[in-house]
Amino acid sequence: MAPETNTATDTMTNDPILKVEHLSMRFGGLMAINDLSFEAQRGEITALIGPNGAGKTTVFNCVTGFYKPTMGMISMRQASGKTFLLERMPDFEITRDAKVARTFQNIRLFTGLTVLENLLVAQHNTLMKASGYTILGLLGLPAYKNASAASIELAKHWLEKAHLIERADDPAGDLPYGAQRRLEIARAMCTGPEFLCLDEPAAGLNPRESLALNELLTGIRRDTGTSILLIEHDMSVVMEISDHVVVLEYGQKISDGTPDHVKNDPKVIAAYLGVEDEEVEEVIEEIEEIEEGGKH
Ligand SMILES: Nc1ncnc2c1ncn2[C@@H]1O[C@H](COP(=O)(O)OP(=O)(O)OP(=O)(O)O)[C@@H](O)[C@H]1O
Repeated sequence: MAPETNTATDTMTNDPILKVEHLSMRFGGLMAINDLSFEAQRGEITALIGPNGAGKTTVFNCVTGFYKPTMGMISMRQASGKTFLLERMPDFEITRDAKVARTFQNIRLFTGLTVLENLLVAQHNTLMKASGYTILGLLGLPAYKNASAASIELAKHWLEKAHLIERADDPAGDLPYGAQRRLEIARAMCTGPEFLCLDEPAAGLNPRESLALNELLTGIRRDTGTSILLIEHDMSVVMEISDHVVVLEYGQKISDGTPDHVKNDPKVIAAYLGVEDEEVEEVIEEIEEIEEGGKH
């Protein structure tokens, strides 16, 4: 049985794994993120939503070290208490030391490698460390053999969780789209992350694939306690699995709370409908009238 990454935590306690404080990101004349603050709690699924161009990917890129913010602080506190100031770290250190794993909007698998090989490549660092970085180590050290066996066990564990074990020896590029998305998440889990960042994991999935994704993510939360931050357009995924939702519009936070809270927040409805706040009630009444009319 492969080791679980973290201990599940009580989601009722105030124990943020990520704190974003007064984050701003400017691209030339454009303020893509403007004085944004929010927290993601340990062991929870936090969703970042908002209309196109609201700044979601930019926040993600700041958290994962792909962009250096113009201003602000992004701190991550591991379960051990060790704290990292992510805005000061290069992306590879954020992955390696802070244990933040991410997936991208566009799937980035090694399509020519098998499904299993994709998960073994993800554990390359652990294996190389065990080899002592020598050819002799690769060939003979017991530490390497043990690490190699453990890597295969961990890969098999996540293939089972992602319902991909039957496809282990197939090229990753042959998998259907939804299965490739789950493979990316399984690969990220093989690195033993404390914080998993998913960029639109449900993009392009059919309803059956979305359901399989929901099951995989809620299983990760339940069984490993890994905290998850996701950007998502698919509201059925966001509302179904998130504990906490942060809504952005034009680089600023307009709502923050439970899925039920943000779903009924007039500011959020206005942002998605593209109307002014004060017009929301009017528009909702119009929609209700149209729906009523449709029933007769
Ligand atoms: N590297 C960049 N250079 C210049 N402008 C950028 C850059 N990255 C993002 N932007 C701009 O910043 C704003 C926020 O973009 P971002 O991609 O973060 O939004 P988003 O909410 O993720 O949008 P979508 O839902 O369409 O993916 C947009 O106006 C975008 O054009």
